[in-house]
Amino acid sequence: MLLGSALWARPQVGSLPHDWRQLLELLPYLLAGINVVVAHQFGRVRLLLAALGLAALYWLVRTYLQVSLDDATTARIYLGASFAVPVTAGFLLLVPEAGVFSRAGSLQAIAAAILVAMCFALSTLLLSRYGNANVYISAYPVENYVASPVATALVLAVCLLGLGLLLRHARDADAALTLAALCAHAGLAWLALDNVSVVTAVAGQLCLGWGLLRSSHAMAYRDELTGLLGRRALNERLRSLGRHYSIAMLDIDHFKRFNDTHGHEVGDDVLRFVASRLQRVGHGGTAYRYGGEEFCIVFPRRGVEECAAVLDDLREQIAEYRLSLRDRRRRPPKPREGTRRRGATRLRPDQVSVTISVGVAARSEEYGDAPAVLEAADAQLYRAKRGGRNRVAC
Ligand SMILES: Nc1nc2c(ncn2[C@@H]2O[C@H](COP(=O)(O)OP(=O)(O)OP(=O)(O)O)[C@@H](O)[C@H]2O)c(=O)[nH]1
Repeated sequence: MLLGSALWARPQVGSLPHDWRQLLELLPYLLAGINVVVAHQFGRVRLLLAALGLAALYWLVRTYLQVSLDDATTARIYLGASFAVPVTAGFLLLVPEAGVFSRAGSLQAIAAAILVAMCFALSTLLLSRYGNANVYISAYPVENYVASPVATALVLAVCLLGLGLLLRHARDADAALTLAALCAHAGLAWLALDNVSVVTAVAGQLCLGWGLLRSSHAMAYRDELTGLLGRRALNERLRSLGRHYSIAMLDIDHFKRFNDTHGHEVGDDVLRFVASRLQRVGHGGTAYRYGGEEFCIVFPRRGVEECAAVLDDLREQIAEYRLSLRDRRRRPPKPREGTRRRGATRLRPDQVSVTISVGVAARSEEYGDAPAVLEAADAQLYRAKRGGRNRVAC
């Protein structure tokens, strides 16, 4: 939407008063400055580098690329920049997030700078070998589109990579990086159009700013391990519930023993697995990680009986699910040893399973506010544990 709005608004920029236009031309630098400060604050080195890179590209376009691409130096800079955008975006999508002043963060910045230098060296090489004619091709079906086929293919590859990462991890920073790369490419590809560089630079910086806001929101409200909303989000939700609702408290049974037997990493996998099931609970329920191996689900406008039935299905699904151990080294060397550790179950040696206990309570005359309902659900959870675990109490 941002890129579309930017391209739609582009023709109107020319009719703005002179002072406004001048202000608009400075806006990408201002937004880049804000993004850099915020990215630094939240330790988001990938978005920080992207904001700096977009600002540098905007400066490059305005300083060197406002003349005909037939000129050899202009063509070299244009081709280098159009390679550098997808190459650095792809690199930033692939590397893990690191602190701004950390060793990994510094290495990422150096690697990104080397990649940019390589893109410009490659453009010089290609131009000296094949000449200017191959820098841009005007025979595209899209009007005024002048990016080279290689740059276009690279940007499409980055879009596919970004989409794949989004589907897999649903990280806002990946979406922001992909969209910012698309904005930067659009600015270069439609270079001949008036004011395209300023509107695409603003759109790109806004995409990065949006990504920063979303990821800082996730930092504050989401649990990193499971991706569920965390305690802070739950507390806010409890303050805004109506008059009719139920709350469930859930806990993985004997999780300490599970961790001790299979290790913390497998324990983390189990937490992620349980969380993914809770997230799909339906019936209007929202799942939260309460802390450790405890979860909470809030069901607005639902009574205890309905929630208990839903949660009993969920409990059964979790108990029946077999998690495969990915790391062969964690598997017991002898099947008999595996059976001893797991107890007499129908599990294969490379499989594990867990159960959960659940307590549910609803708002009532006895439990008049959310903290009281939560406490009542916790008491029911304790009852479920004492009753033998792997059950729902209400
Ligand atoms: N792997 C992993 N373990 C965690 C995490 N948070 C808490 N734990 C572990 O969860 C275990 C909780 O143990 P307990 O509170 O004794 O409960 P339990 O063993 O599940 O026993 P019951 O609740 O009575 O069935 C502890 O061993 C914690 O180390 C986490 O993020 N990852």
